[in-house]
Amino acid sequence: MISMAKANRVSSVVVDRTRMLICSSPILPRTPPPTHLRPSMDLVPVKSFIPLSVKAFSTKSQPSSGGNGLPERVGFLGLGIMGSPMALNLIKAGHDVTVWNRTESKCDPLVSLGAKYKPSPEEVAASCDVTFAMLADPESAVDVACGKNGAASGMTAGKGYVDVSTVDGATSKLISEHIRATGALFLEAPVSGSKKPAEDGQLIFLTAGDEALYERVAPFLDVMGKSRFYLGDVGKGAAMKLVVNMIMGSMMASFSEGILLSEKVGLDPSVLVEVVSQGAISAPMYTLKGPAMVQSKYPTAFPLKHQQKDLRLALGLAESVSQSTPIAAAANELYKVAKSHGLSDQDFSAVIEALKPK
Ligand SMILES: NC(=O)C1=CN([C@@H]2O[C@H](COP(=O)(O)OP(=O)(O)OC[C@H]3O[C@@H](n4cnc5c(N)ncnc54)[C@H](OP(=O)(O)O)[C@@H]3O)[C@@H](O)[C@H]2O)C=CC1
Ligand SMILES: O=CCCC(=O)O
Repeated sequence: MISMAKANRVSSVVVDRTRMLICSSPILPRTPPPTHLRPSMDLVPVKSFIPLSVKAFSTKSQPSSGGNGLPERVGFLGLGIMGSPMALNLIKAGHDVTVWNRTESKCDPLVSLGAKYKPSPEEVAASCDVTFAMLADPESAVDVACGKNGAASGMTAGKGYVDVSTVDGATSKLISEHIRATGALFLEAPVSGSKKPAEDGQLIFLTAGDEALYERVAPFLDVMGKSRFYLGDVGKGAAMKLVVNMIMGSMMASFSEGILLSEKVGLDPSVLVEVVSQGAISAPMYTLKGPAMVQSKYPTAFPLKHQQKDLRLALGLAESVSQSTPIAAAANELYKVAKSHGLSDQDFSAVIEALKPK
């Protein structure tokens, strides 16, 4: 149901597996696993492994049924800044969507537009063919997928789970293990792009995991996004997303320093924003957020707490392969200071406040 104009714009990149094998080195954590992955967590145990044959599932690129000749029923878990517009775009495209959110009231606008509601992730997964999840962080992603009444409890062979949250590879692998143990397929698909691209169906999906599920959910990804990358085994999508957001967090910290320095030496910071936007270091992020930052305004598109989470996870990824990342480490400290100033729920551009004298 994607428009032809949109269909022509959507691009898909499948990274060649052979090349991935040659270029990639395994990511082996050398630090203790984060607390949400330690055994004390109240997870539903992984069921005994059921070997899967991907041939049991459709590998067509534009499938329209869940294997029973009926249209795929789509579940959506997590209706925050990103999840709400993503689910809304699926509804607008005419898909059969069932939603759940921890704070139930956030489901109401979507239900009024035709979505169904179920009171737990388990019931959403049980009633849908494919379930998407857009959760805040690794802890919530694990809890919603693998905890009590979690999605894994409602999964069976033939279904699929697509986690579009930004998490680390270890978390994604844990969720994948729980989902695949039910016989269902798993795809991680974190997104690049913020609130506006989510509203406009212009996200970039960074996917990895079961390729058959990637092919099967492609029509849904194309409703919500403008391009999609298939990167290989579970963990590769998470890694790509963390590297991108590590760069973004450092860029924003550096931009903040520049704005404040320009002001202090008597320049007009608005002119700096304009100069930057015309030159080699121009970026949509600077053009979009710079004018508001100059006015000390930070309307939330990407919450600062999530940017700090991503820097923390990216630093863990770098640590796991002994890659030096001093700029990102310094930026992370700045976001931590901003959080301590109560700016967690502001846009991440509020990191500039951490550099102002208090
Ligand atoms: N905002 C952005 O620009 C982008 C964000 N992302 C990533 O997408 C994910 C979601 O981001 P965003 O929508 O901005 O975040 P929000 O903070 O707006 O939404 C977070 C969602 O997670 C739910 N949640 C949080 N904790 C729990 C929990 N313990 N159990 C169950 N549900 C929980 C929230 O439920 P409730 O409503 O009840 O609080 C809400 O639905 C994050 O991983 C983020 O890093 C990726 C790209 C862009
Ligand atoms: O994870 C958040 C990404 C925000 C963006 O890509 O603009």
